[in-house]
Amino acid sequence: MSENKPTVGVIGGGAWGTALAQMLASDGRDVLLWAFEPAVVKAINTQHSNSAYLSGTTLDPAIRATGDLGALADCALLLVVTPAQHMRRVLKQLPHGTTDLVLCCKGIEEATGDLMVDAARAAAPGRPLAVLSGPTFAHEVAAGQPTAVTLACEDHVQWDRIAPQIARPAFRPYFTTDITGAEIGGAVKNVLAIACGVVEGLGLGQNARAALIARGFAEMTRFGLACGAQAETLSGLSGLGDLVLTCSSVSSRNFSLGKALGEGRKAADVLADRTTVAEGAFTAPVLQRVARTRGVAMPIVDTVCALLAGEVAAAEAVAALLARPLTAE
Ligand SMILES: NC(=O)C1=CN([C@@H]2O[C@H](COP(=O)(O)OP(=O)(O)OC[C@H]3O[C@@H](n4cnc5c(N)ncnc54)[C@H](O)[C@@H]3O)[C@@H](O)[C@H]2O)C=CC1
Ligand SMILES: O=C(CO)COP(=O)(O)O
Repeated sequence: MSENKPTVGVIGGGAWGTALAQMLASDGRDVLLWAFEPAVVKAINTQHSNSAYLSGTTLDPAIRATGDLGALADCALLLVVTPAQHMRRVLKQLPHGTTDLVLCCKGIEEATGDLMVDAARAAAPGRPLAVLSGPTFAHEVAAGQPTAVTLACEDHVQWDRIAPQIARPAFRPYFTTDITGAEIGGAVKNVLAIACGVVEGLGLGQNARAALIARGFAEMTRFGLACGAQAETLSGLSGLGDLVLTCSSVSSRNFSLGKALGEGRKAADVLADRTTVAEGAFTAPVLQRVARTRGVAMPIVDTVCALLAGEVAAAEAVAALLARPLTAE
């Protein structure tokens, strides 16, 4: 056990929670990771691996796993890394406390339309909340490759508490107080990554993908500003940065879902074959709902919703987008 550095807790043993645990343990500190599946807990504690969600990485022995959320009570900081749709229920089971929660999941809650920060505030009242988001493929972070993120905090006091525990030579957080902006970038880019995957699956080329990224960013910005986000955050790491990453690589589960749709598969079939989460599939319908309520036009998001619901074939969906009336940029 490390003598000087307080133990950090990670809630969620998927690819991202496991990669964050590995990154956190890289400075010799103890990390306690809560995982949903007992088999994942066992594999981490006995084999130092999580082949179910992050294969190919030998985990630092300073990472211990538990299936008991109560065991995290003494951790100095808690990173919340469940899928967005499970977060509220998991946090409700966390013992009461005043330790900071750093929300690392990317999505909007389907049932309520809440951002993660609003769901977390209701589920774990009294805990200070921060958001960590940015262009961060889990396998690269686990391998110690250089990564920069937005760490959105309530204020400088919270940043001074959290940033030193999270920053590492190859993991660099940037400060903002725009928690809403950090959340919206991460949630919306997942839906747009599905659209870019469709373009890839249909073989429509690089011009089309660049157009989708730019027009998608315009949708993200319109929606974000309507929700009170700051433009600087949306054009930063957690917005444009993550949008570019996930719209450019089949390493993205959202992009690869879209690619399969472009190749003619049905969303339900693709998702049924997976144990990993493609958050955009859950966020798309609720994002569409909230955008309509706020009067924000999001034609690419509307198209992704229609595709996910099986209402339209990929080629027709693209044709309909291209046939929209000409307008100012
Ligand atoms: N994988 C990545 O590169 C990154 C993921 N994220 C975000 O992190 C969040 C978690 O994603 P991943 O770690 O990639 O997950 P994953 O796709 O690797 O694994 C699925 C996770 O869902 C959990 N799960 C399944 N059923 C559950 C239930 N009923 N209750 C609680 N947990 C349950 C599993 O235990 C597992 O941790 C998502 O919001 C994702 O957008 C953010 C940045 C990078
Ligand atoms: O959020 C991510 C990278 O920043 C991971 O993207 P996917 O969930 O699409 O794999």
